[in-house]
Amino acid sequence: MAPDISTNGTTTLTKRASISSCAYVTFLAGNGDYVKGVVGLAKGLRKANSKYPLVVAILPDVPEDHRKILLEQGCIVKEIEPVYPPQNQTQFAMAYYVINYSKLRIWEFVEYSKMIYLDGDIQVFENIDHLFDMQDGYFYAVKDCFCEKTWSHTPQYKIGYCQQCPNKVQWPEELGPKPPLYFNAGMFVYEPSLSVYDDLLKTLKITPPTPFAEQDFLNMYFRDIYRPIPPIYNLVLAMLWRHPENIELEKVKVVHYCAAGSKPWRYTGEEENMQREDIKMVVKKWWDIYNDESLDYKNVVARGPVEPGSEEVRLQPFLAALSEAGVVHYMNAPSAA
Ligand SMILES: O=c1ccn([C@@H]2O[C@H](COP(=O)(O)OP(=O)(O)O)[C@@H](O)[C@H]2O)c(=O)[nH]1
Ligand SMILES: OC[C@H]1O[C@H](O[C@@H]2[C@@H](O)[C@H](O)[C@@H](O)[C@H](O)[C@@H]2O)[C@H](O)[C@@H](O)[C@H]1O
Ligand SMILES: [Mn+2]
Repeated sequence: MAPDISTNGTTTLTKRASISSCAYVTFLAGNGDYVKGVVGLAKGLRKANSKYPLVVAILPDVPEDHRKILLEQGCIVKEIEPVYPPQNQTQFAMAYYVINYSKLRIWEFVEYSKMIYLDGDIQVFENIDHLFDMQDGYFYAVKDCFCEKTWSHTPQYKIGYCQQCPNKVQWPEELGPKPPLYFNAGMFVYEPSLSVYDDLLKTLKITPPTPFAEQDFLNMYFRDIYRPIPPIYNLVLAMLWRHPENIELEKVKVVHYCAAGSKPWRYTGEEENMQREDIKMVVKKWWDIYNDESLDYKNVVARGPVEPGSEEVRLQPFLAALSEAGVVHYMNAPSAA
């Protein structure tokens, strides 16, 4: 019998037909300001009434005070060991990308049957819990764009080809087969698995690093089961000026602040494109959530009884703690009566 953990005693959580537990997961490294991104993400998921907890995979170099902040925001903090690519002279697109291979540790979180990975520089403005219901056995993510100069090392950038507009510049046959669909690894839906985890690390050992580090590696590894999902689930900001015809900003649910100068907690407005009205709007939206104290976990829990339907939101941290303690995640099932 599921433990009755509601505070008012009226909600008895019943095990869902299939035992499966879901969670969002992000990654935090270092003692710098990305912790603000993760706090913003935790509060954004709460504001979007997500039913699932946020797990934060942290490297050992995340300081104690940052860990405390994450716990106080209702996150499940899990320390992981770094993962390094094989020694190589590769020039990463950004030098710090070398730490992003540590994201691969999240395949080891098999206490969860399905997870949605979100970069710390992502914000969820509308509920995306329904993505957990997509068919198992695939790797879901949003197609990236090859037009930013961070891609200048690639043949597609050099000829002006982009998968976002494949008919604008046709892929020339003399360059061989068209590149397979390529996703942005800032957001993806996946199923943790120890066998996949072991194979990922084994494969990494024999794979020379490339400029987009673990993103390139994940695209190579999952290319046969990758299924694209619409850009509303991971708006790579450069799409606003590279492919505006593919974006309806008012329908976007998830924003990925990956364009140079767009990290809200570092925003100065000085870099190229950062004075655009849409950029200023999404940066303000991020700050509105970050600064909203009513979204702090301590205030959500303290608020007491909430209207039916968002009960899960208030119970979530308790469910998360149960899940963390190995008790499977229970859902409010419709009453038999
Ligand atoms: O100093 C850092 C750099 C990166 N990250 C994490 O690694 C992810 C990927 O890096 P980033 O988002 O900066 O890459 P981009 O999407 O901008 O290329 C970040 O979102 C964070 O979750 C971090 O925790 N600390
Ligand atoms: O470590 C490699 C990184 O690769 C990706 O970065 C983005 C970013 O660099 C943009 O500036 C580019 O324009 C975009 O295409 C590129 O995908 C992921 O967002 C990030 O999570 C991480 O995997
Ligand atoms: Mn990112």
